[in-house]
Amino acid sequence: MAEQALDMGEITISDWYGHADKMAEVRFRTIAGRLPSLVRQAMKVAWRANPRDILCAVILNLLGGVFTAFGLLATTGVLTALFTAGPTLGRVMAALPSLALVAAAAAMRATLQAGAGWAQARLNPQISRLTEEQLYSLTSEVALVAFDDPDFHDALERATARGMYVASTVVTAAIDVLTAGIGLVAVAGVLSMLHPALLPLLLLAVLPDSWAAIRGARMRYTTEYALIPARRRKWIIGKLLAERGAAAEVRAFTMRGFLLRMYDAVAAAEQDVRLGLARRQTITRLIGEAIGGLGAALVYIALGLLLAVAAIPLAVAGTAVLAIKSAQTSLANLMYATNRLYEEGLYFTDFTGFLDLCTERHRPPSAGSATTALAGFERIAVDGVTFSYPGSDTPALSGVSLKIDRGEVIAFVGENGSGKTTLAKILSGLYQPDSGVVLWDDVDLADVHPDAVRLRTAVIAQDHTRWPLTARYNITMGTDKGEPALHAAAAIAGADDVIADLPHGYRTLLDRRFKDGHELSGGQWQRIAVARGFHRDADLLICDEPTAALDARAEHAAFEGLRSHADGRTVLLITHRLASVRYADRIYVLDHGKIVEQGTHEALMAEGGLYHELYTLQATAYQ
Ligand SMILES: Nc1ncnc2c1ncn2[C@@H]1O[C@H](COP(=O)(O)OP(=O)(O)OP(=O)(O)O)[C@@H](O)[C@H]1O
Repeated sequence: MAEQALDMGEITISDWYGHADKMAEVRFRTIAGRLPSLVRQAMKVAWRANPRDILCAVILNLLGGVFTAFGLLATTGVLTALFTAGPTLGRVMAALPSLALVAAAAAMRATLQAGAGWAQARLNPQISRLTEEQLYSLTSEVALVAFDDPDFHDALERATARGMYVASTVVTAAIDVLTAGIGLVAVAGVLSMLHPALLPLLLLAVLPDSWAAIRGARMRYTTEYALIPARRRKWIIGKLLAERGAAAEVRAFTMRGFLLRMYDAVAAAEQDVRLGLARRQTITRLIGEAIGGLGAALVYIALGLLLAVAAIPLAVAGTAVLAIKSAQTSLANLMYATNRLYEEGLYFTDFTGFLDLCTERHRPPSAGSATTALAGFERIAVDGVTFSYPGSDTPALSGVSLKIDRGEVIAFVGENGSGKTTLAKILSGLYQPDSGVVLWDDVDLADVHPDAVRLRTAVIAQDHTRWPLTARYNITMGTDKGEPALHAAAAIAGADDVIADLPHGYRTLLDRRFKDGHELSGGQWQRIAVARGFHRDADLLICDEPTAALDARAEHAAFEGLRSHADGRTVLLITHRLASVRYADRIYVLDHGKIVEQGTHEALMAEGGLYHELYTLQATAYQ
């Protein structure tokens, strides 16, 4: 059978290179220009994590640099004493004081560097904790609509895949840049005291290497950046192949071969891109090292010439060789650390960029304000609400207006995709409308913290989460209103029967992936979700298809529960089972994002419109 071409949706190889071209425009000057800001950012993070440790690391490294210079100068003393005329013993004795200074400087430097290393090592876990918590605090706060935005997912992937974890590496690299820079300044000072011509030659020896290193880093980053959509796709397919949720359908629909082929198509393309990267990096490194070797030869030829024309004495030339070695090490360290700082810094800016994206673009409008309590309502009024999902041309809701009075049972009905769930999410403060207002009495919800609305609203969602927690937490959601409230909510929803059959009752963990974990059926999960809605003290209870998975008896009980235990709560019911909405105080019929009919069951039946048509269709099915 001919292999069918794979439709990979939005993923094409040229997409990957599209990003690469953009990123390849980054020049060396850009990198050098960004370093100060990167060092500043790293220091800020470190300071927030622990000011004492970062101060220790910087100061001890600074002092280490001072002792490097001191040691080199003392070395000149040793060499001068050794190279003077006279008996060997006398020369050695004369060199001893300088030698003692060299030893003392080396010991001091080693001690200071060990202290600095300790401070740096202490910083790492503190920074990791700080950044991880900062990220998750924001991802759980951003407007829900962000999760419908592919750009947000890309940025989130970049931030979590690597960005979040490099913060401590960036700080270490920034400290290393400072340390190597200080060491270099110390040695360069000594070197220029010996002869001014040595310094530029030294740069010549090391700069080509660093050019290669920085270019290589940039290549790696651009490639990684470009591969993100593909990696995400691979990750998603990988999850389908390896996770419990899809395991049954993967087998039932014999999808294994298809999914593996799809995985392989992405993985093979990714592999090609990476192999190309490895080749280009090797070539760049080779060129850098070849030019660097030439530079090093020039340095030593120049030193030989200076000696030959007696421009410097032998002792100074000896110190110069040591100083050049030391400077070379420092410069190499500086380049390495700069390179790391730049490369990891790019990932780190992914992280900081994501934090900015969260706070600037996706922060709910009133998120900064304090969560002032929102009193209940006598009437909710929705006026001219329009809403589109990110990247969608057709609005999911357009010009929707309605009212809900306290204590009413309101129903939204309409065909699939007509906008019922979207409207419910706007009413519960999960989405903010693009235009139009939602008023709780006189309070515009746009002016209050979204949490204030959510605290007064309970949602039994159509796609409720099966929390991998105990049965108790699946109902209380971490709140503690006492046993009677828990049992009452479970009883209304019929979840008490489900829980009574569990091996550890309310303490049973509802996740089969863990030892002693237990799985529920779809309908049993739904009863738990209904109980969760009842358990919350809410003025507005939104039930989005609360009974879709319930058996007839449980459905009847749930609606009875809804009616008799509403306790003054306002209930918003979304359901396709029209028999259940007959008793609603008012029914809104949605079609293509608009309210097309409204009224009681009797009024709508008399109207003979869409509701009448849908109801009659269902009713005839039972005749
Ligand atoms: N997360 C989303 N991102 C983009 N578009 C969405 C999203 N969720 C829903 N839509 C679109 O918005 C429109 C309204 O969807 P909504 O879920 O509100 O309909 P619904 O009336 O609740 O449908 P159903 O009866 O199937 O539950 C649909 O056209 C749907 O394709």
